[in-house]
Amino acid sequence: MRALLEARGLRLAFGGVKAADGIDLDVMEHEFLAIIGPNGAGKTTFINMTTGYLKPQGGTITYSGAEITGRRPRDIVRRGVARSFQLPQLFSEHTVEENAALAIASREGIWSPFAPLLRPAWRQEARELLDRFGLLPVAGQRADALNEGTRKLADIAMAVALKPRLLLMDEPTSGVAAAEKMGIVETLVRVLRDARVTAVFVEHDMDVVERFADRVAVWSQGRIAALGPPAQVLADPAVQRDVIGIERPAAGVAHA
Ligand SMILES: Nc1ncnc2c1ncn2[C@@H]1O[C@H](COP(=O)(O)OP(=O)(O)OP(=O)(O)O)[C@@H](O)[C@H]1O
Repeated sequence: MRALLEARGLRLAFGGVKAADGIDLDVMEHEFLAIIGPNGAGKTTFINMTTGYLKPQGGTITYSGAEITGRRPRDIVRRGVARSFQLPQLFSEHTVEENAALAIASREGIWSPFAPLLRPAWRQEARELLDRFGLLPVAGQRADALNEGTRKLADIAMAVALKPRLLLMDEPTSGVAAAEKMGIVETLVRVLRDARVTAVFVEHDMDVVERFADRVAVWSQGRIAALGPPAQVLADPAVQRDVIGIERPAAGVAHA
């Protein structure tokens, strides 16, 4: 089986900081791949390079058999690669439904803020999309009135409105209250699996990784330090020490 996304030898340095120092990664069609690693390891840089927001200084990115290295974000989106950001990118003064209609209109090449509001077909599609995410009850609320978990879900719904085949998500659960987190991820995973979307997501919560990722890639100083099924990778003593130890201190440890 051929990979949907193939990164080969990706390199990018900011001054003396090697944010990508030879990244080789295959993302297989329909898999859910989690990226974990300490702050500053280069996880967001990988997403930025893959979606055209940063140009690698070396290496290639191939998507669905075509090289996309250094192409513009809009061109990459058009090919079927969408992303969500660490901070949601919703239009705060618009309702959730208007945001969804705007995203659908942008997929159709229309950027006017008014056109989507006038086209019943896009409003209808927006409501159907929100329904899949369980967001119909907040369809009429302004985006800036949503709690963080709902805002994150709405933001990802906007990316799904673009009908991607590959979706990259930067920390979809960051800032989400612990009690809400699993419900949000369950909804998200159900929608993406139903739509047969391949997903890459940066995640700091190891419970989420363990439960929802098919494979996990461990980033460390611009390189991939480990790659494999969560049960294997998360049990690796080096990963536990260098990644999980920092992010999830062992519960119940007594301190003098
Ligand atoms: N546009 C930029 N200009 C300068 N330095 C940058 C830029 N983007 C990233 N860096 C640096 O590159 C390194 C990798 O950053 P990146 O954001 O990719 O890490 P990360 O693993 O996503 O971290 P975090 O978990 O904190 O989001 C960091 O040292 C960061 O400061």
